[in-house]
Amino acid sequence: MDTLTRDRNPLTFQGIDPAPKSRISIRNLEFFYGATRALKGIDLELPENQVTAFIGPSGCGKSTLLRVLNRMYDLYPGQRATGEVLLDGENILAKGTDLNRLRAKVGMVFQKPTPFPMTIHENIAFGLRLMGVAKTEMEGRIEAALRGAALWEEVKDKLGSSGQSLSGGQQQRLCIARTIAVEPEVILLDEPASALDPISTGKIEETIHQLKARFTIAIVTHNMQQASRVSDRTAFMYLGDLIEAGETAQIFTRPQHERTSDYITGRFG
Ligand SMILES: Nc1ncnc2c1ncn2[C@@H]1O[C@H](COP(=O)(O)OP(=O)(O)OP(=O)(O)O)[C@@H](O)[C@H]1O
Repeated sequence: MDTLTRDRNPLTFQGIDPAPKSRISIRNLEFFYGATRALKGIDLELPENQVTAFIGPSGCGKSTLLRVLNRMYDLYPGQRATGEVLLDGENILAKGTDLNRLRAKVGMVFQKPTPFPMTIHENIAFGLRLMGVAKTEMEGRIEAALRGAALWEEVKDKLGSSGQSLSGGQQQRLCIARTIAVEPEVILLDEPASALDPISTGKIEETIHQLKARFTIAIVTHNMQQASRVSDRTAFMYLGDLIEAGETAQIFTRPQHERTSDYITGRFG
């Protein structure tokens, strides 16, 4: 925001920070696996430089919602989405969306670490080369990505080793490094720590905390403590409906709906 616009904003003038800008706006989103409707009229804003957690019982549609945000579902016949998902004002569900460009803007990290069967160095250089990053910039970009994922100190002396020789937690941070190396706008994390021990989980959570200064993040998690630790906003889903979304502290301490309260207090799910 330029100074002029900022100064004219009445909230800023009163010393109150205006609501953060939405990076992604989801409007009346429906999703179908064949004839089965898995998402029902979802409306949700993902503010930029914030972490939004998707929570809810198994099968409620968390991963489906995440997979819509970079159109991962397009790889599977019979799956389709209707409604609007606006990224920088552009509806990514529209026919003719350049999927390579979309997935460069919206990176994804999966539950199971998936390093390429290549060296640590190559795992990151691969995407940078595809993007046309100049050779002279390559080493700096690789180091920055590994530092961003809090992995540099552990691997700087063995960049030529296989990515698959790392521990599970290190492999997951390598996947995060690979994702941030290409400078997306949004990062999608699908239960990124569910297969990891508590120390590795702590490192991933710390990494997420650092990354939100540069990226907008959406995370699916089954772990309520994790959602409350890492996220700014939480969206609670149930049977394909978005029941409520709001500031994480509010959702966890003063949920509006009984079902949300029952879920976060462990009465079901
Ligand atoms: N490939 C598929 N084909 C048909 N139905 C599917 C498919 N994948 C998911 N579903 C259905 O869509 C609904 C939402 O599934 P989804 O995986 O998004 O839920 P989730 O909240 O992420 O669950 P979990 O926490 O168990 O991972 C479920 O009813 C599920 O059975």
